[in-house]
Amino acid sequence: MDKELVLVIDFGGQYNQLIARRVRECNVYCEVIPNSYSIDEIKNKNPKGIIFTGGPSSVYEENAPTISKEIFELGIPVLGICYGAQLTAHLLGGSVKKGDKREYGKTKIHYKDSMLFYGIEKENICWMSHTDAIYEIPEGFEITAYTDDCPIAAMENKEKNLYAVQFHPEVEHTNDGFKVIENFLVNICNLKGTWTTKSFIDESIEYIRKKVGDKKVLCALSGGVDSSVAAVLVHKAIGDNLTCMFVDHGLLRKNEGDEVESIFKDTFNMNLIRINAKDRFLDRLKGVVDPEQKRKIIGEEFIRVFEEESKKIGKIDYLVQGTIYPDVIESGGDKGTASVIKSHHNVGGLPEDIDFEIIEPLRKLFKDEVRKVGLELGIPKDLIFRHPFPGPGLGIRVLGEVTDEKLEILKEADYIYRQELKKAGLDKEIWQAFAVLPDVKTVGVMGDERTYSYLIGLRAISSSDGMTGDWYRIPYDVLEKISIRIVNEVPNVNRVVYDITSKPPSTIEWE
Ligand SMILES: Nc1ncnc2c1ncn2[C@@H]1O[C@H](COP(=O)(O)OP(=O)(O)OP(=O)(O)O)[C@@H](O)[C@H]1O
Ligand SMILES: O=c1[nH]c(=O)c2[nH+]cn([C@@H]3O[C@H](COP(=O)(O)O)[C@@H](O)[C@H]3O)c2[nH]1
Ligand SMILES: NC(=O)CC[C@H](N)C(=O)O
Ligand SMILES: [Mg+2]
Repeated sequence: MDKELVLVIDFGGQYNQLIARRVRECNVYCEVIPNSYSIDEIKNKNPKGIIFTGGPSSVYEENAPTISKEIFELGIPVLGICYGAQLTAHLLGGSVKKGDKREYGKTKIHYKDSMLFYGIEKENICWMSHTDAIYEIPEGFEITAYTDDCPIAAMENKEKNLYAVQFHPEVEHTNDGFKVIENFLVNICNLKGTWTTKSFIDESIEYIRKKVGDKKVLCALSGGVDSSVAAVLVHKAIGDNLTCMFVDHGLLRKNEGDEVESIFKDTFNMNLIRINAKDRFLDRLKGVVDPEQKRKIIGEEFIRVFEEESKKIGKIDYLVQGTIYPDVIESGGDKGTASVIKSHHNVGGLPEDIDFEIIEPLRKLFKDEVRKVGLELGIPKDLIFRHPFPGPGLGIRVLGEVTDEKLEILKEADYIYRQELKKAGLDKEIWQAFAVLPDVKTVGVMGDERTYSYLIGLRAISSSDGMTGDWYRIPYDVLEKISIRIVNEVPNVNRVVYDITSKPPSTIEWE
């Protein structure tokens, strides 16, 4: 099938994922790939358009990320953004130097006639973030936009379909920025935008049927959004050849094991096996304090449980996981070039020797896209809009060594916290909320007596995809109620703190 694909080539920019999202919002499928891909690898993917991202380097420095000049000769339209624009100029014989003035933030811009700026006000506002600038354009190009401090804010070679913008069309602060991207896709790449939730579902079902045939498949089911959507999708494709396995590793929230089991049995008509494996997980975590090591142990133990338990139900060839795009990106990306933020248990935390071939139908989707697929598949809203819960569970929310005692404390505190958010009607507005138990004790006074007990950290995040996020402003009176209840009701806790850092620079989970 001649699928419409756009490749976003990563030069290390902060907004790369945003570019990908904007393209997908135009119903065009796109993937972010590292700049280390060879021209042949790129050609093999048969993209209909290419976008170069921004990046922190300067093109004239030694070892600055680059790409072969051949990319401009493939006959595929290219849009360079910021660093990507400068790289286009640099590679094709223009010049790039450090600018006299850096431009940062909202900037007035003047657009000239161009297919890229079709239907957009000429006098406009864009968002800039650069120190370097294009000083001379390459042969065959013309200047198509300027600002007070940047005479070459956009350039193009119409004949060769090469376009470059110094500003960032992908961020909301650029008025009509999304329109610039749409113009590139529609007017320049001639794309129709046929990638929809429905087409994704149809293609996935076809792919899974073809791949699996009549072999047996196991689905790692957590009861969370991603694996539930993955399970329903695979079930649609292969029916009862699918068995779902839910592992209770003892690191679940209060009552969660029973809840997942009953929701799943009541809602779906699928085979479900629950495995209680608390002891083996806690045994392996004994004495382990390093977060990455904890993640890897949990990731491996999951697989070992699946291997052992699946033998009891016959020969299983495939394992379905609800891995999504951010899991892959944060674990270092598909080619391992991005930096490893943390090893998600289901990606970077996987052992190397696995008895199954892994199928991950949602591997390229962002969370909000997964939710749309879930709704289209008819999964109840309550499940689709559940807060995400990481596979390693409380194992990475009890900071440092995981013990039974600490797990019990955290479960109670987390339960109270989420209960109060629900009562205040905030749970649906917040993207994800949870408590953590740092490995710290502090001094307090209760009933006139000194205490030396644990503290609880509270986290609440607003986000759309978990890639970035801001801390949610919970009203003080709600926080107060939560704090009083936790300290009064949870033994061995004498202090509650609220996490007021966004992502970045923090991550959502503390480990
Ligand atoms: N307790 C579990 N039992 C079986 N599989 C699990 C368990 N926890 C996680 N997994 C597997 O790991 C994958 C990744 O977990 P993750 O928490 O990111 O997704 P999810 O639980 O499906 O959705 P959500 O992000 O909404 O919690 C899951 O999709 C699932 O395949
Ligand atoms: O299944 C998962 N396995 C993991 O190992 C894992 N680590 C983080 N998360 C979840 O991913 C989102 C982003 O989290 P971070 O900002 O902490 O990386 C948040 O929603 C986190 O809860 C995980 N999910
Ligand atoms: N945001 C960017 O892509 C910056 C590109 C380049 N490093 C500059 O400062 O101009
Ligand atoms: Mg989960």
